[in-house]
Amino acid sequence: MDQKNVLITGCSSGIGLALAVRLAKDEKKRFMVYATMRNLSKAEPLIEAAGRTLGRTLEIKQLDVCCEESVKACVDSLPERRVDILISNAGMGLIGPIECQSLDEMKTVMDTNFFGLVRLIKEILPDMKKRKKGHIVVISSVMGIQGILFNDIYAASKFALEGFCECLAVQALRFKLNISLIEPGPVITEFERKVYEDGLKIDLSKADKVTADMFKNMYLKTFKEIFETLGQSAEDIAEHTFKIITMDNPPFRHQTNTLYTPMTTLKYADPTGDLPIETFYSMVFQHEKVFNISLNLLKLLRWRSRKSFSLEKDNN
Ligand SMILES: NC(=O)C1=CN([C@@H]2O[C@H](COP(=O)(O)OP(=O)(O)OC[C@H]3O[C@@H](n4cnc5c(N)ncnc54)[C@H](OP(=O)(O)O)[C@@H]3O)[C@@H](O)[C@H]2O)C=CC1
Ligand SMILES: CC1=C(/C=C/C(C)=C/C=C/C(C)=C/C=O)C(C)(C)CCC1
Repeated sequence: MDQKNVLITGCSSGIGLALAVRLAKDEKKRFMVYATMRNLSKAEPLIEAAGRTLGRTLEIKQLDVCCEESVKACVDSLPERRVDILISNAGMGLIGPIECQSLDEMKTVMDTNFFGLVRLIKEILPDMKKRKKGHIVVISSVMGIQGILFNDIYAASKFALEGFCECLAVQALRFKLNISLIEPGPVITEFERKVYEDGLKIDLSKADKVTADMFKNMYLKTFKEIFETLGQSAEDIAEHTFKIITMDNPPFRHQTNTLYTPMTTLKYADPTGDLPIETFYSMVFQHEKVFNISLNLLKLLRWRSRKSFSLEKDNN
């Protein structure tokens, strides 16, 4: 059986790193993984996690999704420029009131999260079309479906990805190519730490008192709780993605977190769009206590299921 060339972006940490290792360690050695990152001096954690797969089923390469030349040079360096599976994972978050963000900051998010994918696809799609073979997998987010307070620009960048892929998917079908959007909810990675720490440092003096208070005392406080209660691990997302790329007929969209689905289902349940907005509003501002009780209950349930899982493991 032919090995598939997989190109993954953003492998210095988090989901990209976990996925590169998961695929490189595939028992059946079905994948040759090209794990890329913009800054090769950050390769140590990947080298360590890759272990004996390094130089066998995993190679590390430089690729900055914000630089067209870097994308081209990386693809040119692959045997026959062949990418069977592209996993567009590199991305960054941004939270806070838009009054406190510069346009430059916002453009960097769009350039990384959205134009990063566009640069990759422009380089790889023509070859995939010629071969009539290939799978493009995009790490999107639940925020590609449903916006969340104070994530305005980040959600816009993920919505952009989703619109772009929805258009391409029809054309792709004509060439027998697959496109899949992976939509995780909160995942405990560097992303969470960076976004939270940057959030704490925001100069809120440009926002009015109500907005500043909402961000600092409601959003930032709940943010940590949300990750503790709903957060998945990078390895969980890698496993979901592994399943999608090994399917005969992979779906166009895949949400990884069943605890989060009630929030995204609201979007599809009401064509006027009012239902999710009103639900978010009442959760945050009218039923704060019920919301906090629900979060604590979820935390307890997660703690209990983890405890019984580790007891099971101890007994085996
Ligand atoms: N964590 C979460 O809650 C969720 C994350 N996601 C998405 O998952 C993806 C991975 O994020 P996650 O693993 O969580 O976070 P991490 O911060 O751990 O990983 C992000 C990766 O993207 C890389 N990156 C950023 N900019 C560029 C660039 N210009 N070129 C190449 N690589 C770049 C980072 O490299 P460097 O180390 O150099 O900065 C890093 O390797 C993102 O697209 C994110 O939007 C989706 C849903 C939830
Ligand atoms: C659910 C929920 C909230 C926050 C959700 C968060 C913080 C989700 C983060 C998702 C991420 C990080 C996705 C990455 O792509 C609020 C607004 C606090 C209150 C209302 C309910």
